[in-house]
Amino acid sequence: DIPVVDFDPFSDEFLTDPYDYHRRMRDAGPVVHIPKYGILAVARHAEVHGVLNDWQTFISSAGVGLANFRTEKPFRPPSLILEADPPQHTRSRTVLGRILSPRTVQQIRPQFQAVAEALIDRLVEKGTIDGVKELGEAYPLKVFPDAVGLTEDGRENLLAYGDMVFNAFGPRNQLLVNAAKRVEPLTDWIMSNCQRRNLRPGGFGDQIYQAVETGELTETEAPMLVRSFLSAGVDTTVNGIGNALWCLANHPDQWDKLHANPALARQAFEESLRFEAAVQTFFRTASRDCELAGVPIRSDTKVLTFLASANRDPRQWQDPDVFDIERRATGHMTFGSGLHGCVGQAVARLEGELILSTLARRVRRIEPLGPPTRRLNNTLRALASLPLKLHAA
Ligand code: HEM
Ligand SMILES: CC(C)Cc1ccc(C(=O)O)cc1
Repeated sequence: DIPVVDFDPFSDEFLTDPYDYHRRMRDAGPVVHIPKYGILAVARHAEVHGVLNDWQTFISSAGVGLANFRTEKPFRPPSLILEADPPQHTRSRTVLGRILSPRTVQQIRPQFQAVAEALIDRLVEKGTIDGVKELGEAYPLKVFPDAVGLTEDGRENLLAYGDMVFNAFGPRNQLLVNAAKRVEPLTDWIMSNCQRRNLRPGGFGDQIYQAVETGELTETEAPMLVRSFLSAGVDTTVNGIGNALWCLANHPDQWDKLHANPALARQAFEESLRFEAAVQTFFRTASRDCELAGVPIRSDTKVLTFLASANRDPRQWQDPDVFDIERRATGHMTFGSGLHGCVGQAVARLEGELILSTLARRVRRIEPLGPPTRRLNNTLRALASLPLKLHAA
């Protein structure tokens, strides 16, 4: 019957260095049982892809975390897109998909580029920096809330809020308890910044309210979807960029390739998303008794998908544990896949590409100045600090 794995995927030990645990799960079988939480898990690319692309069997409306919304109160009112199935999901997705479209990305590119150049010019001048605080966090915290239409003050609240949102997909362990305590005094700030009167006319947030005028959304749905932007749009790219810097600092030969050809920036960002996935896991819930890879699954079972493990599955990738910016990394699971695949991925890719291409042109070498410190999170792979020396080109 189903192979059992006896470790805790939300323990500090696992979160600090997950890769050998991933390999053990992949080798144990296509579906494994984690008795610690009474869940099933998939760690191979084929099954992760399969679960995420069968949204009728493996649903999102019971929550995409460990908590089953059918049997327990959600941590916060459920998202109308992430924690929804069709038809509710379809309306939300149509509106957000239009706002975050490739055409929109072309419109915001010059502004995102200008911010990247001004920021990196200052950091090259400075020389010694913290790649997380001064680049990985600073850049998304400037460009994305600007695009959404948020006021300048209090934006650092989005980091604490994101940390809580991503911890809340895991169990109520110490990581979630601490994050929830930090966020308690910020919830009013978050919700008031989802109101139309506090959003710049024409920004991404205001565009959600414009969909109320066209009858696609109701008055009450609009602020909830702005909340989705604030939840998903910052802490994800913060770690996408932070992890990319870490990969390139640790692989100077790959940095040299990028410095010699900044046009590789987009591909280098994609490979870092595969190799060091900012979003490591999340759940689905079986909507009925079903089977996956020949394994029987009872209705209401929580299935944990290990995106970061699928990204290093030797059944899918050649030399998966090699960081190679010339690899075509399409097919990685870091943006998910299928119906709920990341609706913000074009914006995320733009941010990553602009940071890496601007660095590639202005910096000859990124030198690690000592070990990074990790920010443990139930869902995110995140650094708390990354001391670097930027050597000007
Ligand atoms: C490196 C950056 C990012 C990563 C790794 C990432 C990852 C993901 C993943 C894995 C999903 C699928 C969740 C699921 O299937 O349950 C997702 C969905 C989503 N992402 Fe992203 N994301 C990133 C950036 C963004 C940005 C910048 C936004 C902008 C608002 C965003 C907004 C969303 C939303 C609203 C969803 C829900 C889509 C749906 O359920 O249909 N994400 N993201
Ligand atoms: C990786 C995903 C789980 C990121 C994410 C978080 C939150 C929302 C929301 O709608 O609140 C949407 C997407």
